[in-house]
Amino acid sequence: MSGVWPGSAFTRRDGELLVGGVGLRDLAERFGTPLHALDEEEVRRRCQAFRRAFPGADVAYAGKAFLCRAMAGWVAEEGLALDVCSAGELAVARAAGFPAGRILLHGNAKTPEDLHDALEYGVGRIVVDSFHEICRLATLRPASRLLVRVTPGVDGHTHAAMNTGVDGQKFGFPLSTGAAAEAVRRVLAQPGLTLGGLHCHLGSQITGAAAYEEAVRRMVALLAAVREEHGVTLDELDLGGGFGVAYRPGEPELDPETAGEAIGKTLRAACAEHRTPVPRLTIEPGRAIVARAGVTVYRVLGVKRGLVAVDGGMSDNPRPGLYGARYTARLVGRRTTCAEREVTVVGRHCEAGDVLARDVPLPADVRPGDLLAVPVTGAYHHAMASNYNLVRRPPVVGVGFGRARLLVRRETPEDLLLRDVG
Ligand SMILES: Cc1ncc(COP(=O)(O)O)c(C=O)c1O
Ligand SMILES: N[C@@H](CCCC[NH3+])C(=O)O
Repeated sequence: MSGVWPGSAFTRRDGELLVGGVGLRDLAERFGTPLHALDEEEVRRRCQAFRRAFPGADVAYAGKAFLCRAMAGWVAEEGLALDVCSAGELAVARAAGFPAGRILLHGNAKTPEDLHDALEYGVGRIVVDSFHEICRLATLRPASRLLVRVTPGVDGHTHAAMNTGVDGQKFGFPLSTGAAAEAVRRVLAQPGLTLGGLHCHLGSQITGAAAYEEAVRRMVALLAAVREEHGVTLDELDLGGGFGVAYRPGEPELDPETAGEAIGKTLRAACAEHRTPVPRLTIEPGRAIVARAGVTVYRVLGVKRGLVAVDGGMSDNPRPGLYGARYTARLVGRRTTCAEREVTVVGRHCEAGDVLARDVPLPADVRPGDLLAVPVTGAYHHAMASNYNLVRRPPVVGVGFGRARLLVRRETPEDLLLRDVG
């Protein structure tokens, strides 16, 4: 199996693709299509890989990639912390009994509800993102440790919509203007606030370690400057998430081992250079934990002019439209000896841009009723799904150890009407 499918994926002689020991055709019959299958063992393996690659670090799963109670439970059992960025994500974490002290709250524009719920639950850390927020927190006097989110001015060389380490975008206090140092000053000046450390997040889908190394050098210089100016040694450096994954065979990705080694080495060298103690690292991988654990199964509804139309689309995967993301797809559930030809897999929505996978080789006899599987759909798919065209969001089915378990059920027409109260 190529590197884009879960490690457990296995094709049977009859063409059936098993994930987590469960056949995707069986899943489609049981739960309908489209559906997201989520391989529990793959999630756990990735959690373990990050913990191994970053020894001594706090690995916080970024729940924005995908969150439901079961996922929160797996992550907690694997010893990870959890990054949430809304009262909604926090509510799911709470419902799963995720330990409050291991939760970090993020957000450039936290609502009063976000802050209220986070303080009520007693989250361990809050990442502050603006001077106004520092003032607001000073009146709330949270027991949580604060991390100041710094914009280090480092280019993650990723899509502009997710390149958050550079100046001129909405997140963080820029290092270059002195705003980051000023934020540290203001937090330290408030007797009701506890500054725990510094945070930065370079962006998402970053495929090289160099940007992280540069960020480490800049962040350590700031830690040293804080020590010099205030006599305060901050003991936590949070480098955020962003570790990129391959969506199609052969694409580059940043594996945890490479990232861990490069970051650890640079951190030790930078701290030695600045004669400052090595802080505890925190990282916040989202995509790299859950992306490859997800496979989406669609049913083919029509074939014409090299286009294969399926029963999902931009409502379950907005990423091609938002970022020009490219995917692969394969026929599952039956065997064919037919030669392949390149087709484009399109969705069912009322837009010409509703394309799921461009120029993918599929057997020439693909026909209505067939099942297609699209890999690497565990992150930012269900999490970003919409009800466009009042299409109902697909279920998430947990697979693993030869069993399937419904984690999030498919929406019903009643669900759609529940909020229609006028
Ligand atoms: C603050 C923060 N941490 C972590 C993440 C997770 O990023 P990724 O899923 O790319 O690892 C994000 C999203 O980009 C983020 O904004
Ligand atoms: N949602 C995005 C990336 C942003 C990550 C969250 N800060 C994606 O699908 O790739």
